[in-house]
Amino acid sequence: MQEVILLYNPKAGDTYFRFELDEFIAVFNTAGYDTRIFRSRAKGDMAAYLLKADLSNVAAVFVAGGDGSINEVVNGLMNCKHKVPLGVIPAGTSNDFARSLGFPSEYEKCINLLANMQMEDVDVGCVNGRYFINVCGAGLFTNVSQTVNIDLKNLIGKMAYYLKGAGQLPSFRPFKLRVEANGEVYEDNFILFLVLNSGSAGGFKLATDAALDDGLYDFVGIRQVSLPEMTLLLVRMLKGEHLKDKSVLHLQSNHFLISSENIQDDLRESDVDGESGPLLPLEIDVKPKALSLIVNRQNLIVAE
Ligand SMILES: Nc1ncnc2c1ncn2[C@@H]1O[C@H](COP(=O)(O)OP(=O)(O)OP(=O)(O)O)[C@@H](O)[C@H]1O
Repeated sequence: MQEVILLYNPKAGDTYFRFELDEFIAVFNTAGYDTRIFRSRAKGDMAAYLLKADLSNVAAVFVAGGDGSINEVVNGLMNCKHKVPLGVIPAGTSNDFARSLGFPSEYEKCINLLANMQMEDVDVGCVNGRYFINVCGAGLFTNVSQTVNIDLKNLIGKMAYYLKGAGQLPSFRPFKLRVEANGEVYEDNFILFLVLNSGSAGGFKLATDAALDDGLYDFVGIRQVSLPEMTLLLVRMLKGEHLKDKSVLHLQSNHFLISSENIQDDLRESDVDGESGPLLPLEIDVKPKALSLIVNRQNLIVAE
């Protein structure tokens, strides 16, 4: 019998996924697989487990957690010699990436859809040598998920992110950014930027025409704007029309060089899939279709 591996982060989201382990084993057993389970004890455990595990008889690896856990497992899998497909169960707080795949948040439905084992090859980003699957960015609000207290997040969920984000506003200063992509150089004052695969971050669909398998990532940068301009931008964002706004720089490329001379020290560290990432300057490459992902084909956003 082939095996599947289930890695779960017991501290992710509301921590309730642990009550679904029996359901997962039963569904995959019916589908013809034995399940190997790994419970992480600390950050880094899941990637370390994958690097040591025998994956020769493994049909797929599943991770139950949020974007940070997915990032860890993507890095583990990208560094393994066996190419094994990945499935994600949205058991985190924000679940930006899992939601972009169209899986339902009810665990039972999600597990049953995953057991269909429908697969697509998707792009993976690499920033200064570290892989990311959904988003890399810096500036206002971008490091909120990594700096929030884990117990507060477990207790009040996404509200903890909003509170932390509001706390950044008083001391925030816009910064000059230099972006090189597609042979062009762009320089201006920004408040934040994100480089996206699925197009979604923080619960917003920011890059409306992004696809997971087009070999391109979307750069979305928000320029320094006045408060009234910001209000207009938020309205356009809710309507999905913000990419045409003059306060937004939108680029698509497979390679970006991003630097800033005057970004404040506490924002110089990038955020990578909700975790702390490398310091600016950043060199971002897209590895086209480098990972096989288990998808819900009806809801998947892929290139035409
Ligand atoms: N057993 C553990 N105890 C504490 N932290 C862990 C454990 N296992 C993994 N981690 C780390 O917990 C952090 C947060 O996990 P994760 O991002 O999966 O959940 P989340 O923050 O609730 O969800 P989201 O990122 O979608 O908002 C990650 O850095 C992950 O590596």
